[in-house]
Amino acid sequence: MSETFVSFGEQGAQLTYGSYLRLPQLLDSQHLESDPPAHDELLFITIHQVYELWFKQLLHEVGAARDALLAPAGAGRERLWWAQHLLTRVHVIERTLVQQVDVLETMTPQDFLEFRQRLAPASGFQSVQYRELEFLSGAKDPGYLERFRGLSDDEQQRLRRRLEEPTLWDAFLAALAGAGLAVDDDEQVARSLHTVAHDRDSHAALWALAEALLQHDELAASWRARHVVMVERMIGAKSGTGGSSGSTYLRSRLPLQYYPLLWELRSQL
Ligand code: HEM
Ligand SMILES: N[C@@H](CC(=O)c1ccccc1NC=O)C(=O)O
Repeated sequence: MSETFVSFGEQGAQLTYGSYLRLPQLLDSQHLESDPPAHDELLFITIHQVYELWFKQLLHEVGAARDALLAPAGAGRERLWWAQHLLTRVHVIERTLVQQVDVLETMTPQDFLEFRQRLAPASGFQSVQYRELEFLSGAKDPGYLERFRGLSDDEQQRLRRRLEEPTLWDAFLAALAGAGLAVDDDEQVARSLHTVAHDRDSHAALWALAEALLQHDELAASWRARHVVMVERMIGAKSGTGGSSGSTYLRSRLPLQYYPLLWELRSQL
């Protein structure tokens, strides 16, 4: 190779690809429980770690969209645009999360059973970031704090803070109020949504945001539906390592709606 590599600025001497991305730590974080090692356990760990990285990114984006909508009026239009822009990114990531189930489904139930018994009582039920995302989106449920076992103090604190802070829905209501629309109770919100839906020229940004919230809700529902079908494919009607009834519990979560008023609006149009 005749190409020469020149350093770009001062950092060039210090930073490398591997040190910037903390690859030594990242690539040394896959520790199998099975012994002798089950071939598919590396895939199982990798998939979950990738999910948690994306959950982190989603919390970053949804939190920023919420903050933009809560920002004081005056920054106005640009703030709505930024929130909308971030939610569009959230949707793309969420579609990726649904599609990633395909990769894990290349594992057969027999191969999963080679290491499954080693996992109990661990379970996706204990994913703090997943629950943070539900709470931040609008589906706060303090019951989960009690049902979680083995959370660290830091994890408990994170969830408690999420229960206290405004949700993406609260921020959307603030944006409606900022446009002079009434949001004091559900009935007023429903009427305000109706107004927005029937005058999209005057409320273009708010209508686009309402649709972006609905899309976020729908994609979360897609993930739950995809997950439970994968679970039935892997373990049938067995109970879960986390102590739940398994697919029966997961099916009970399918009707969850982050934004029921946006769904009800459809019946009123
Ligand atoms: C072989 C693949 C998988 C199986 C068999 C499986 C099974 C289950 C079961 C049975 C539950 C209910 C709780 C319990 O354990 O009792 C559960 C919950 C959960 N799983 Fe999985 N899972 C799989 C893969 C994944 C993946 C890749 C993720 C991604 C992070 C994930 C995230 C979750 C979450 C967030 C919950 C809690 C859902 C809720 O409470 O609404 N699971 N899983
Ligand atoms: N709950 C699953 C095991 C499982 O999938 C799991 C185990 C540990 C950490 C994350 C998991 N993923 C989703 O629940 C089961 O009952 O087979």
